[in-house]
Amino acid sequence: MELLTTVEMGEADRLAGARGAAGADLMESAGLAVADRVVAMLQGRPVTVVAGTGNNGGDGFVAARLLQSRGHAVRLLLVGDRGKLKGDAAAAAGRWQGPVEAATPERLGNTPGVIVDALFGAGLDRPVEGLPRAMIEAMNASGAPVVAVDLPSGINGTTGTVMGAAVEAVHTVTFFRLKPGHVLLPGRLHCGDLTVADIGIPADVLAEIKPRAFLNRPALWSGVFPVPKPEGHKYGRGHAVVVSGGLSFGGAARLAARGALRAGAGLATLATPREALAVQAAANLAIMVRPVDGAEELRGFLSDTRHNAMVLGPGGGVGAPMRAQVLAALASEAAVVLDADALTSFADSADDLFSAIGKRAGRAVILTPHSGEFDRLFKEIKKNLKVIGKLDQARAAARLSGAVVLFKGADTVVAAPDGRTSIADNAPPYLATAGAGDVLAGMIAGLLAQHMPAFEAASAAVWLHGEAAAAFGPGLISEDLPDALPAVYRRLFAALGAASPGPRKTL
Ligand SMILES: NC(=O)C1=CN([C@@H]2O[C@H](COP(=O)(O)OP(=O)(O)OC[C@H]3O[C@@H](n4cnc5c(N)ncnc54)[C@H](O)[C@@H]3O)[C@@H](O)[C@H]2O)[C@@H](O)CC1
Ligand SMILES: Nc1ncnc2c1ncn2[C@@H]1O[C@H](COP(=O)(O)OP(=O)(O)O)[C@@H](O)[C@H]1O
Ligand SMILES: [K+]
Repeated sequence: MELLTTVEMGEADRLAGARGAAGADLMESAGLAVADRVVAMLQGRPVTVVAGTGNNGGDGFVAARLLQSRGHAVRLLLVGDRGKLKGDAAAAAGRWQGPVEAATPERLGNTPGVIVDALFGAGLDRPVEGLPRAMIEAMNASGAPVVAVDLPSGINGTTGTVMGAAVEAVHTVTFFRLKPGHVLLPGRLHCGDLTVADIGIPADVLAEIKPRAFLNRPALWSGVFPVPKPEGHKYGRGHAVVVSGGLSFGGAARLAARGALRAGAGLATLATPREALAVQAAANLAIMVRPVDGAEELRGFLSDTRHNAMVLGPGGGVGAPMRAQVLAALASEAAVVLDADALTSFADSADDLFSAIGKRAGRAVILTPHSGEFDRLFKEIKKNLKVIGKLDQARAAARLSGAVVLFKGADTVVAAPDGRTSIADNAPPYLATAGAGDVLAGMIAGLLAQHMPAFEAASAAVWLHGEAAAAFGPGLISEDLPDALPAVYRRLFAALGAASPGPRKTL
């Protein structure tokens, strides 16, 4: 599903108008969707609508009228002068039969009913202060469930950030398409449950808007997902290589290699220092183990182009030897995933990394920082106050580095250098466990080995990783993740209509 910034949503509105949809009709449909949602949770209680003077408030006036016409008790508190209402919002206010009370926190009080937050939506353009802020705080303090119109007031729809203060809703009713701010943290946490209502904006406006951000769902990448073919063989499914750390640091690489194999790579090999060879050989069955010490040996190992995807970083150590290995990997033909220590090793020489990536021309590189690693590697981006929010930070990092950047967290963003981004919302909190990132890096390599393009491989791996964690459930540790993947694949392949062919039925 496309995610529209607030500017793109305004464009959708304009294009819908150009195709004959009247603004008043869109507002009527928006207000109706809100009223329907509120009715479902009222249980005889009254409604208080807190409206602003923009079109978000207009939606609130429509909802107020429709709820009153269905016999519910409705109060309307307006934040700002009635004279400020314009156009469709002024017309909607004109059709509201009840009193318009000047909003104050005291008038809201401890309302016994449901609150409709129609203060600010897509038009929020500066931090909230004064009366609007006091009303947001009063809504949160009231103890009443809040249904937000379009966005919880105070949340920036494009970045998901809190602009001073923000409503904590139990439900948000938005229109046409979600915005990034509904998916990114902290915005997502303020939304509660979501309804995306069709208000009559024709879907073909999207062809003109050309959105660049997408909710991370199979529809985004399933067209290039590597489903095994009956006539295939393991070499056709690629050979993933994971570079292991030393004797007591080899667990991270083992997790990654198991992730790669479970994700579907035909073969997986641990390239391990000799000091850890015996341990790694004893600890693995399906995963092959080969002695590879240092950058020169790695260069030689990767000169065999059947080794077509690799992971470097987990448990690998920070410093010059790691930097040399990364540069050797980037000089090879293999698709490269750089994680953990491979990223931190370039904290003070990021330009060296980016220029080596720049020389690869078309061969995949994926960087997988968590926020600490991101801050170290992309210091300039973090310092630039104009680049606000995780989505634009990830995009700026992809443009700067020339790599696909996978910025981890509960709202993992994958950004390609061409500006495409995906945002995931399916990772359960118990995925935050030691080694989960190592498995993810391996899963990405497993998909790259099967020739999936980089942006799609990274997005697919993030989604599968979240689903695997959710399928296993609470108590998850990273070792469980690869083995939770087959059940996720079964469901995915069935949904894709590509259930693995079993023995042929001959009738
Ligand atoms: N397709 C669309 O775009 C549709 C939009 N609709 C509604 O229209 C809304 C957007 O309407 P608007 O663009 O009028 O914007 P809003 O109603 O969100 O707010 C805009 C008003 O608030 C003021 N404002 C912004 N930040 C402020 C702050 N921090 N403190 C005080 N005042 C502040 C602005 O100056 C402006 O007057 C959407 O969120 C949605 O609810 C719906 O009516 C249906 C169709
Ligand atoms: N609060 C959270 N909710 C859901 N997923 C999370 C949360 N915090 C982190 N994650 C995910 O958990 C994984 C942790 O990876 P990482 O930080 O690299 O850990 P490690 O280095 O121990 O493997 C990532 O996939 C990240 O997106
Ligand atoms: K709102």
